[in-house]
Amino acid sequence: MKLSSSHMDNIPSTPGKFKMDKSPYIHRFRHYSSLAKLTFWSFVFLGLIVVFFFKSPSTSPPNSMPSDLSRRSLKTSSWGGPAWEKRVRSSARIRSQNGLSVLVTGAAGFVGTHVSAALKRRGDGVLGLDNFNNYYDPTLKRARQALLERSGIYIVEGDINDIALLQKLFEVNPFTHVMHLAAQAGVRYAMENPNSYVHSNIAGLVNLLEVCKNANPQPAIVWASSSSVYGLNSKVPFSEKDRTDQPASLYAATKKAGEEIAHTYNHIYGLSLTGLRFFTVYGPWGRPDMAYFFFTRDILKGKSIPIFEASNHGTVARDFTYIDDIVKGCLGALDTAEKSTGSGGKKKGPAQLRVFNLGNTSPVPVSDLVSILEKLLKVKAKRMVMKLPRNGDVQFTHANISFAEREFGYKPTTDLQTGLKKFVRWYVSYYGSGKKNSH
Ligand SMILES: O=C(O)[C@H]1O[C@H](OP(=O)(O)OP(=O)(O)OC[C@H]2O[C@@H](n3ccc(=O)[nH]c3=O)[C@H](O)[C@@H]2O)[C@H](O)[C@@H](O)[C@H]1O
Repeated sequence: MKLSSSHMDNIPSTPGKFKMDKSPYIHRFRHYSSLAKLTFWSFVFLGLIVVFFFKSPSTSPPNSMPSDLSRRSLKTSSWGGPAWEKRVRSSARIRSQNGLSVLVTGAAGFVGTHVSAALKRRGDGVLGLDNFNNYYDPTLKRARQALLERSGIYIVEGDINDIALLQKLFEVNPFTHVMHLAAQAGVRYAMENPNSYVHSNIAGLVNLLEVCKNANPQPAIVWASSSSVYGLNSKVPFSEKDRTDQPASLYAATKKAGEEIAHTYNHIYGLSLTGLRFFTVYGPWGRPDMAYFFFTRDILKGKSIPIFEASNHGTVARDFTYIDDIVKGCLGALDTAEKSTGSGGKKKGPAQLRVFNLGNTSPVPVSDLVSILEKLLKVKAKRMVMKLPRNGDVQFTHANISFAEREFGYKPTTDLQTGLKKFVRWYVSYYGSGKKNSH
């Protein structure tokens, strides 16, 4: 609200009819009274904005774009200054020979936390970036942040749509790689809040690539695509060569759009880009919006769980992939990423452009997932079998991983039983096994 009084003075009281001032005194009086009115109404307006935003709940997912976006921008914390820059540099500093300096976006997310910790363990420099939004319980994100902080990883609180912040980060530290994991995840939530997918997965990606293309040196970028891009493809197992032009959800469509956007930035600017199609990743510190996670919570609480089945009692199955296998895939992709070829925003030669499936190659029906959880939790689930709703879910996923295996030796080693055991152990230690967990 920056309306200057001189601006106000130039507006005739009756639009289109400029009135002569009657006297200098009256003029000054009018000036002060309109200034006072303006100040008063500005305060009222600002007050209303403050009341509106601070009264909205902070733990449930945002329902509409305007409040979601404004909440995000209100939350943007301050950054900059010598102490902040020192912290950024120290976190991103490489501590091993031939190590990488990686900017990890979505570092307080599930995959982001595990990848950041693994990179740090082997001596790479890691700087995290996360907007800590409230799509799911932000206290879980804060707990992951605390975990990373203990190993010397700083997570800058900010949004990938904040171009000034991203530019500053590249000014302060010449990242060799970006591991881009920040996204609006979840297949079904896209029907509730479609714009959040466009905001993070399309606008945010373009913003990040704009900054990367101008950075000198340009980093190599590895980013999270999704198994959901296969959509209605029925040829199994899914190979990277299969068609991906029939997405079944807006989430899938935004990830597919990301793959096309990656092609453009590779083609025009010489950015090295690798997309990873993750297949239903699960494990400790996971996402509470995912089925395995809230099934565990609700089984322990004695609440019934909806289990989807396809028409004619058809099985719904997923190629559930354990987080440690995904981390190995991410590191393999980073280690084999070639340098970007552009500089000063201009391409100097052809650059690497890749897409890999990272799955488990062994689909499991959702009903079997529930049986495993029942055994591990020693509680019988209240199953509520229902028809797969028309909300973007596909019936079946199954990864062919031979390309990732050939390029960087990707080989998943954790079956669902073993992985869920580790998840349940973490879950119980984090939330307890009581029936009154609230998250
Ligand atoms: O691979 C991906 O790219 C995506 O994986 C994940 O999506 P999905 O595979 O759909 O996982 P998830 O929701 O856990 O549902 C698992 C199964 O439970 C079934 N399901 C689900 C809910 C329910 O109430 N009942 C049910 O049977 C459901 O029909 C499904 O068969 C990520 O969330 C997504 O962000 C993206 O990364």
